[in-house]
This record gives sequence, structure tokens and C-alpha cells, in this order.
Amino acid sequence: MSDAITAVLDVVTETAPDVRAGLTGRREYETDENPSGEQMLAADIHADQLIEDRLLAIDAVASYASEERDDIVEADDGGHLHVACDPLDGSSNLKSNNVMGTIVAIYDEPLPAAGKHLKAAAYVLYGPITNMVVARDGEVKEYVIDSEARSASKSASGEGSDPRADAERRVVDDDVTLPDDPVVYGFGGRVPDWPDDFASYVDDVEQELKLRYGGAMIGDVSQVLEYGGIFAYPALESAPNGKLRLQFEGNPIGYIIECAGGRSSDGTQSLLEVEPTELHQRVPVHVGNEDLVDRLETALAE
Ligand SMILES: O=P(O)(O)OC[C@H]1O[C@](O)(COP(=O)(O)O)[C@@H](O)[C@@H]1O
Ligand SMILES: [Mg+2]
Ligand SMILES: [Mg+2]
Repeated sequence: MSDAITAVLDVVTETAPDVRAGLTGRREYETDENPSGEQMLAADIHADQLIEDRLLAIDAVASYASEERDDIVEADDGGHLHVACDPLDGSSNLKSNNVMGTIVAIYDEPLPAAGKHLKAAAYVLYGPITNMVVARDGEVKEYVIDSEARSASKSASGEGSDPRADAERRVVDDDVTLPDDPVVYGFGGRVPDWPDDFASYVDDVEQELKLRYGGAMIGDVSQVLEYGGIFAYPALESAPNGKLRLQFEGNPIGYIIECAGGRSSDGTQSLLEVEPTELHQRVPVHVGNEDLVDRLETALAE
């Protein structure tokens, strides 16, 4: 099992530089919508295709599902891992050249699965540098994806030049934990669309924390992991289940934050406890320091 998970994480690492390189020139919207009714960029489709092809080539991967396709793709030859992917999280940031990420959730149950069936979750963040955060076995590690260092050392040693073999991840923090004293908050959705109970919670936390909201969940969650705080894409008046999707976004981010010592919630319970009903189901997402999420649940219950 653990070698199989490493194989999936290695493929994600090796594919990240190709996803990143594919962004240039793929900033236009396609005419098709994804299953959530959102317009896809050419970059979303390109990243999805690259990741699907490479993950399904791993013997242990039984199925692949993504935010960008209606149905689960089953591998021809079995396997025991089921991978759910958001190939480009925050892709509307591509037009304005801001951060985006790739999220993978590795389950040992067929999809849709509850978050408690996650064996690992990871994201790649395409920021000024490309890094990768991996949660497994209750721990979170941060890596830098370093394609150039490896390429240079390989060419010096005369090794071949398969571009996929050129990326490696290097640990930069082997125990990512949320800082005790939280600093930042970031909440999605239009402010007038926030329910009153959520809005009054925001009034409270904005007295204590600094706003950091960038329009890509993965970038905003990375701020919370680094500085402590809370990220939410809450239930809205117009969308009681919020915007983010349980299999591809809520579960893996909830898992990463919980492994880093924080809490996740759909408003009343851990995201990892939410009953899956369909592949593309949405869920309100609140993740961050324990005390901030506890207070949020109390505010929503009043
Ligand atoms: O534009 P809004 O409503 O603030 O939404 C931003 C949210 O939507 C998302 O972009 C949804 O993810 P996708 O880009 O993968 O569809 C999140 O990353 C982000 O938190
Ligand atoms: Mg997303
Ligand atoms: Mg996406």
C-alpha cells in the first residue's frame, strides 16, 4: 500500500513541471462546461489529461476521477487505489497570472468515498516556486519540486533526458503544523451572499486576524498552513452547499489540515465525516486552527 501511494505521489511530482509548462498559451476558455457548470480553460483540460494518463498507468490505481469530467475512469487492469483530482484549482487565476494548484486525494474505497477512507492527500502549488504538500500517516511534509537541479546533475553525469524523470521533490519541512497563534483569514463568496450567522462570525475574527484571499483555495490554504488562521468557502444564501466539491477539494484539504493539527468542518462536523452522495457534490468548507473552527461551529449553531 505504502509503495503504491508513493508511486502516485511520484507521478504527481513528475507531472507538475509539465502542468506548469502547459499553462502558457492555454489561458482561453473552452466552450464546454465541467460537471459543476463552470467554464473550463484549455489549461484545465490539458492538466486533467496529463494527470489521468499518467496515474492510470500505475498498476495500483484502479480509478481516476476529476472535477473536469462527468464520470469515473476505471483502469483496465484492476488496482486498489482510487484517485480524485482537481487538476487546476483556482484556474480562473490564470488570466490574471496568480497562483493555482493541483490537488490529489488518494482513497482506498471506490468513489465517491468519505474522507475517512483517504490514505493520503497532496497538493502542488504553482507559485513563484513550485512546492508540494503531502499528508499521509497523520503527518504533513512540504517539498520543493526541483526540476532544474536534477536536470543539471543528470546532464553532468551523462544520464538520459526523459523530461518526466527530471522532477524530484526535496523536503523543506518534514513536520508541517499549524502555528499556535493564528494570523490570517480568507473567506470565499460574495459578502452580501453570506448567511447572517456566518457574517457575524466574520465580524468577530476580522478584529483578530489579517485578510488574505487570493481566489485559489490552495493558495489560501497554504497561507493558513504557514501563518495559522482559517480559510472558508461557506454555505451561501444562493448556494447552501457552497462552491467547493467534497471529493476533489473538501476532503483532501480537510485531511491535510487535520494531519497538520488543525480542524475541518462542513459547519457541524469534520469534512472527513461527510456522507458522500455523488461524485461532484458540493460542501461548505471551513479549515484552520482548532479554536477558530470550533468558534465557527458554535456561531453557526446559534
Ligand atoms: O471566485 P470565487 O467565488 O472567490 O471562488 C474561488 C474559489 O473557487 C475555486 O477557484 C474553485 O476551484 P476551481 O478553480 O478548481 O474550480 C477555489 O480554488 C477558490 O477558493
Ligand atoms: Mg478547485
Ligand atoms: Mg479546478
